[in-house]
Amino acid sequence: MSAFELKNLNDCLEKHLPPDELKEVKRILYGVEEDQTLELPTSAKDIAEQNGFDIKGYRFTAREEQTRKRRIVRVGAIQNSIVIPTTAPIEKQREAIWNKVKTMIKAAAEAGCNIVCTQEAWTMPFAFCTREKFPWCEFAEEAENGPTTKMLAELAKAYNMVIIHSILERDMEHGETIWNTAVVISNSGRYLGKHRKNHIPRVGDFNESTYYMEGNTGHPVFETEFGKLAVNICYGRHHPQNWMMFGLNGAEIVFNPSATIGRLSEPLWSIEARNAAIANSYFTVPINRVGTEQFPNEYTSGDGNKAHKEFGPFYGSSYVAAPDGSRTPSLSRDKDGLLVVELDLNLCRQMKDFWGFRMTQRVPLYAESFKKASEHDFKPQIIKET
Ligand SMILES: NC(=O)NCCC(=O)O
Repeated sequence: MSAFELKNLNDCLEKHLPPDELKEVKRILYGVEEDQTLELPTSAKDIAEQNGFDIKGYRFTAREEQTRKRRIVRVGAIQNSIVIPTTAPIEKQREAIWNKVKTMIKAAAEAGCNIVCTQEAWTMPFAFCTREKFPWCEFAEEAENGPTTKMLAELAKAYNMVIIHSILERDMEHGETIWNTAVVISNSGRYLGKHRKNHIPRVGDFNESTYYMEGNTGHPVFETEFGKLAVNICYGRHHPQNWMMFGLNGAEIVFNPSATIGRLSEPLWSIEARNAAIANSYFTVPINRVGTEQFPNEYTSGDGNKAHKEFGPFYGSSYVAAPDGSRTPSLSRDKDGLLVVELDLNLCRQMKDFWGFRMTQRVPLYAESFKKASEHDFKPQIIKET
């Protein structure tokens, strides 16, 4: 472990690089020619300062069209640590996180956000590493009628904001089983629907398969006043076909609420959601929690590491990527933060027209290939010297 731990790459670049070099580095790193800073209202910045979280604003532009008005929306991504020890009563832990995130949602409203998304399983510690069922399964709640959706629905209506939040879902219609689920609340305050995590990890301390199965909701796209939205939950970001299906269903912004740690996935983090934005001509919003979480009992994960009680550090670094391949700087690796990004949804179709990736995607070819590859007697298409 290096002695120096970088907190925020963009801050480091801005601190050490002369202006001309910084502009060129940002052009190559973020794919932007001009400064993409979005000035935010003082009221939003004051809330952030008073409550000790970062707030950063950026904007993407698109060309002016003759036959379509711009479709400008503001997106808020929230990354945060848990608040009180994991040994506290469940409802106290959840309430403490609620209070922190409600303040961040208020700042997002002050900053003019039309849509806000949380990180994965935002109401609880990421306790799936422990493989303990109790008390952690008690964090599960109904998607539509649970206390968190009800609480957020009031905020969604008050702020005229679509809120997407990722929780542990208790499925009352199917034997009270548990799912990893993203819930979408309309800006009218009504429950719009949910999406269950399609791909469940079996890597490192991510022992989530102990708690829930692969999702059964397909690839829903939620048509809202602020665009067609979808949610690719964490580990699904490693599966290009998962991103692709949201695109085939017409998504314009795909949120990626996540929880992941540095030494496992950080080299991949800046690549996967950005590539998905390019390949599918839509915006992506990868969001990761921050902090290191301590659990009451030692645990192991069969990966050779010694028994330990902590999980983390989760490296935050939330950002937004655009269909033209550009992206925003990341939020910090260790601090609570609200990322506010203004974007023009028209850029999605402009990139489909420019690059033609949707036109040249050849879905029938891959539908046939996938069908063959999924047969029990599949023979890989290998040609070798005889
Ligand atoms: N929450 C989750 O799926 N994490 C898996 C690890 C990773 O994909 O980075």
